[in-house]
Order: sequence, then C-alpha cells, then structure tokens
Amino acid sequence: MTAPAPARPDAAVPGPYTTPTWPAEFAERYRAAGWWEGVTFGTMLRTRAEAHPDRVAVVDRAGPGGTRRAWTYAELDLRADRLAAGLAARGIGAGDKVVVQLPNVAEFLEVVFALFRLGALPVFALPAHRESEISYFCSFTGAVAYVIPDVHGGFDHRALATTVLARSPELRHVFVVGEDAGAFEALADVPAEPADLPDRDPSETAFLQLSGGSTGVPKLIPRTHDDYVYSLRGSAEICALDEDSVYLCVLPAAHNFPLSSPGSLGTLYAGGRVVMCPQPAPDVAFPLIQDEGVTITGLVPPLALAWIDAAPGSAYDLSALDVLLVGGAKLADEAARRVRRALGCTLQQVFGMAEGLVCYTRLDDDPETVVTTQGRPISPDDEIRVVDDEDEDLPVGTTGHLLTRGPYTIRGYWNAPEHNARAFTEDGFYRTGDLVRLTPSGHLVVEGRAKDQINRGGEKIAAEEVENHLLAHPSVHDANVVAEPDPYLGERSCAYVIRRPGTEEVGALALKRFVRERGLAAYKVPDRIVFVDAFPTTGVGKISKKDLRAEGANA
Ligand SMILES: O=C(O)c1cccc(O)c1O
Repeated sequence: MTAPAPARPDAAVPGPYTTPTWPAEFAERYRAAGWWEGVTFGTMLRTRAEAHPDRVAVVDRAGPGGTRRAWTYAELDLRADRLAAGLAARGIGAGDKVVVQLPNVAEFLEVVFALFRLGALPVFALPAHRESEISYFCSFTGAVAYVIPDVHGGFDHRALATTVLARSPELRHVFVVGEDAGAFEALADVPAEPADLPDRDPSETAFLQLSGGSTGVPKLIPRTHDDYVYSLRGSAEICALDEDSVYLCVLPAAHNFPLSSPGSLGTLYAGGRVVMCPQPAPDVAFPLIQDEGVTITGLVPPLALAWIDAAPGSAYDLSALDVLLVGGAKLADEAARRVRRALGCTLQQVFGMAEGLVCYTRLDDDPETVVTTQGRPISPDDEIRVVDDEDEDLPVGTTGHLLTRGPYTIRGYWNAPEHNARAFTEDGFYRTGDLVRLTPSGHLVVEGRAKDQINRGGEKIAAEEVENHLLAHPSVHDANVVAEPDPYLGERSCAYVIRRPGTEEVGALALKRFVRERGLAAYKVPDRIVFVDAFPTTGVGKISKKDLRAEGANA
C-alpha cells in the first residue's frame, strides 16, 4: 500500500480541497527513469526555435480569403512571446484559467504556447460546445478569459460569448480570432513587446483537458508539463516522427488525440510541421495531403471509413502519407484491413484517454496484431491491471475492467473530491471504465465499456449529462440515455423517456429542440427518443440500461 497522494493546491475554487497528484516516491522514480525531463512547453518550443528557426512549424488555410499561411518555428516562438506579453498587460498571469475554443487554425498553437509561458492554464473546449458547456467551464474554473473564432461552421461564437459573459462573473476578456471581433477584442490586437518571463515549474499543471466522462457535468483533467511532454516524446518515438514529418491535424485541435497522439504538440516536439485541416471531409483533407506532403494523420473510425471510400476514386496524390492513426472508438477489423490498399499507408491503432494512458500498435507489429488489437502502452512504467468487479486481478486473456497508473496518468480530476474517490483506487490507479483483455504479447484489446457513456464515432457522451437536460423538461418524468448500434458511427444515442402524467404531451422533436436550446452541444442531442411507460429493471429493482440497450439493438 502506498501513502495517499499529496495534494496540489488549486486556488480558483473555494474550499479546502486540493487535487491529488503523484506521491513523491513516484515522482522521484519517474524523474530517475528519465521519463520526466523537467522540460516545460515554453522551453520545448524555444529550444526548437533556436535549433531550426527557419523550419516551418505550422501551416493553415486561414489567411485572408482562405489563403495559405506558414509560420516558422522562430515566428511561432516570437508570436507566443508577444501574445504572452499582451495578455500579461491585460492582467492575465500565472494560475489564471482561459477557456480556449478555437477551430484548427495556426492561432490555436500561438494561444496555447503564450498561455503556457505565462503559467496561465488553457481550458480546452471543443468548437461544438455551446452555452451549457462553456458557461460551466467558465464558472467552475473561474476563467478570466475566453478565446473564440468569430464565426465557425456557420455558428456565431461572438453571440455565444455575449451570453456566456453575462453568466460568468469572473470572465473579463473575450478574444476573437478572425476578421470581425464585433464587440470584443481581436486577438490580433493583443500582442506587445515581449518581456522576459521566468520559466514555469515543469511539475505544475499546464492546462485542463476535458474528460470524455460519464458524469452529470464534464470533469477537468490537470496535466503537467512533465507528464504531458513525456507522452509527446513517447508518442513521437513510437510514431517515428522526425523533422521531416508533416502532421495533418484533422480532428478538433484541442482534443487529446490530435493534440498529443502524437498530434500537433508531438510533431512540434519532433521538430516537424503541423498542417491545420479546417474540415475532415476528403475533399478538404486530400488536397492538403497532396499540396503539403502530409506524412501522418489521425482519425476516428467513421472518418477513416469515409477516407477509405473516397481515396480510390480520388484525383489527389496521397502517396506522401505514411501512417494513419485511428482511435477514439473501436475500428472494425474489416475497415482496418482496407487501410493499406485504399490509402497506401500503414495503419496504427491508438487507444488513449485524456486522463493519461495511451496505447499504440507499433509500426513493426505484425499485420494481424495491428488489425486486431489496440496496441500497448507508451511507457514501460505504465501499470496495467485487468480486474473483476471486486478489483481482483484476472488472468491474461480474460476480459475485465482496465485500471492504470503511470508517469502520465493523472491521480485525480481537478477539484472533484467525490468523483475522485470513485474514479481512482486508494493506491492511485485510474478506473478507466473500459473493458479490455490482454494478449500474451501484452497488447490490449478493447472489448467494451462499463462506464455510462455513449461513444458516438469517437465523440464521448456522458449519459447522465444528457439525462439531466431531459429531466429539466416539465413533461418528462424520467429519462435514460443509452447507446444503440449505428452502421456509420458505431454507436448513436437513444433516450428512453417516461412522460409526466397530467402534463402537456411532448414529442420527440420538441424534446430534442428543448435540449438544444438549453445550450447543449449538438452531438449530445439524442439521435432518437423513444417514449415508454416504464423502464426494464434488474432483479434488485434498479433500472437496467443493459435491457434498454438490447431493446435498441433489436429495434
Ligand atoms: O480520448 C480518446 O478517445 C483518445 C483516443 C486516441 C488518443 C488519445 O490520446 C485519446 O485521448
């Protein structure tokens, strides 16, 4: 038994609770083993900029009229310094939280490195998040600033910011990337003469990442420079990145997968080039692969399927592409087998989580392993346990709950004492909620999930969060949200709803609209709503989500 994890003070939220972090003996071990190098994100970028100032770090198509922009390492480095200075002049500094909700544009990297250098913490929102999620992030973290695009995907983020600002007493600044900042300040107007900033402590929290989650409100994940930079280094090695690598960032840039597996940050770690892809559709991504010589990218399974279908008939030259990472949800064997023939590249499966643990198939694994497993962990110090419902270890080959602990897996969610007591064992293993089995070679096979979540083509939906929104409707007596099979997404969401007797009878469309108007991200709105008189129950009278899921599967 190890001593309880020491606490890390988290100033923004009232109350005595401090988020658990690695106990001293683990931290010492990870440093002694060389996993934690004591390098901050600020230093990581600076040393690359000094080593190869003129190499291109990031490319996008977000210049005037959709034109190409390319920033060298020296330029990105200087931009981060100048933006940090401008943010500091506006009173933003160490420990402050800043909600970052940007699409795939070069400024995403400028903003996060500026915040890293200040010691201010990005809170990574996704472009799909709406008022419900953003207001929650702002109030829960006490965020002082919010960074948005002007308009993205036809949605006006300035209008959203106006609403959020009115509801978030601590929010003081909204910065807008794009041509029309409206009532707010353009991010382009913020940069100032750089001042010398002290380097940050590599063991401190650098940012708050979002959990896929299964709870009523999203959980925030505190990642340190030390632990995350290690995961970047490990990922870059496993994916064979070097200075000639060109990574296409297709999924939303702030998501843990395109951020770190190996993602944009892993690519910068290796001195390569990040190409920001504004949309994942083949007709947008394929020309970028051709014109920018993209060598590696990462997709969720539904997108991989769309690319596999589109590639054979495509006029674009995809021959530069060496590696396609697929993760976020389970990839069907059939699809996995088609990757090489359709796209002419090597498949690498990745099974990861924003809480830490990331597993990859290796580039030299035999083809059958690559098709049928989700890989093995990055680190020799990643501890994996597969246990039964009583936390007893199971023999290799038996499916059970995945627990994990290691040099880049958190010991607790940010400011979530009750949840942490359930989500971690006493000795610091994270209960992933995934059901896996280990092969004799040490590869993981994901067999399912015990947590109450829907994995909608890689987008994770916490059932409880959606149920709470449904329950807010006056005509809803009770609601249960479960996954049902979808041929394209793998899973979609279905809400089983019991109407409240004596109230106005609400229909499925009206209920979907109600949830959307409460400001929930569109991907969380139930795909299907079924009205029922009662829910199936288990032997002890608990609602049986298993039976509800079976209903959906047979519908
Ligand atoms: O969260 C995920 O699903 C995920 C998938 C692949 C790689 C990652 O790092 C992830 O966080």
